[in-house]
Amino acid sequence: MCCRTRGPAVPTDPAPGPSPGGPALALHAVGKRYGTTTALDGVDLTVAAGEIVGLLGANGAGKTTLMSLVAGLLRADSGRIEICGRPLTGDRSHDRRARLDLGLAPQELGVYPPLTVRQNLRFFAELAGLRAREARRRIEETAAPLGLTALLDRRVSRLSGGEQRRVHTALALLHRPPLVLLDEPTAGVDVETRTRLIAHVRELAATGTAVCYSTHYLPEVEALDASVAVLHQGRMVARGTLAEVVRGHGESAVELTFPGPPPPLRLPWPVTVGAEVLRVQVEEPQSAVPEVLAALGDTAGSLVGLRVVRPGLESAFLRLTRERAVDGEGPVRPARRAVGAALHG
Ligand SMILES: Nc1ncnc2c1ncn2[C@@H]1O[C@H](COP(=O)(O)OP(=O)(O)OP(=O)(O)O)[C@@H](O)[C@H]1O
Repeated sequence: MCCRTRGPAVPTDPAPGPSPGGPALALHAVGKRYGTTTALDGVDLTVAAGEIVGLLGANGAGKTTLMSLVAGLLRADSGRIEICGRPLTGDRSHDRRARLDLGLAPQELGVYPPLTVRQNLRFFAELAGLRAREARRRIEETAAPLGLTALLDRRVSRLSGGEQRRVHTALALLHRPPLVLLDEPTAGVDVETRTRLIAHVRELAATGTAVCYSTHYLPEVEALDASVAVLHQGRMVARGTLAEVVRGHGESAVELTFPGPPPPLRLPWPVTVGAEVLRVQVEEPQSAVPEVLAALGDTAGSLVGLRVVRPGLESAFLRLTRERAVDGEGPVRPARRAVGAALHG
């Protein structure tokens, strides 16, 4: 089911209208440049009703740009964006209906500090076209799961940073849009707020809301039971369920940390060398540890850390982003300085 008709009463634009069963959000070959910087390059992404997509990417990967394009804050240079089957055209009045189907909580807080929490929520309810009685009900309903009920009559300027972020998120959810975009909603919040927010996002998805959730905290993807979309340098480099992405891109390794440049090592496995970290890519890392330590010889004394890395989202994410960072435009190849028994250093 896509796009329940539960948004505010607005003039309807029936053509082409929401497509039953279609995705809540669809991006087709979307491109965006800022001057000479390519922020997004041929990005495809669909988010189904009831699905949470964890949008991952390093700083500058293009996550905020993607959300800004969907929210109509920026215009794509190429490609097509559809919200509940309605394509964005760039025409304000045409796109108004599509935008009412989404709620955006951007990275930057968008709350009015001199107003109370209730006044902030009421103001946004009016913008969304909710009538007074409906707005009162929605304010109570939205405040409760985010732990804002006791704070409704407090000025936002007197709230903590985490509380303000909860208010900011509530503004995006107030009109119960079928598509919600949350850009790093847990940045800088405490554990309780994070847990509460994640639980609420899961509840929203369980009732059919499509959620695009960008984060740098990879464990949140699991906590959300989200599928995964990885952006790297403006390109979508992986998309699938968590299990699919880990299966396709996760790797196991033995990771050694030194106080400075790692010493040369002779090993039968591929080795990646960083400033202080040496990574041995091996399928059975646990059983490879003795051989790795033996290969260190006298230099073992300088070792400050050893970690067995199992295939998981973190290793998949690092592999996806690291490989392309080194290899640039070409096909995916591991960023290895030493392969097989080659000596490095
Ligand atoms: N207004 C702008 N003018 C010029 N370049 C920009 C602008 N906004 C973003 N960029 C560039 O576009 C690219 C994508 O930026 P974007 O903010 O979308 O990344 P992000 O994945 O959201 O990063 P972060 O995790 O740091 O929030 C980056 O190279 C960034 O420097």
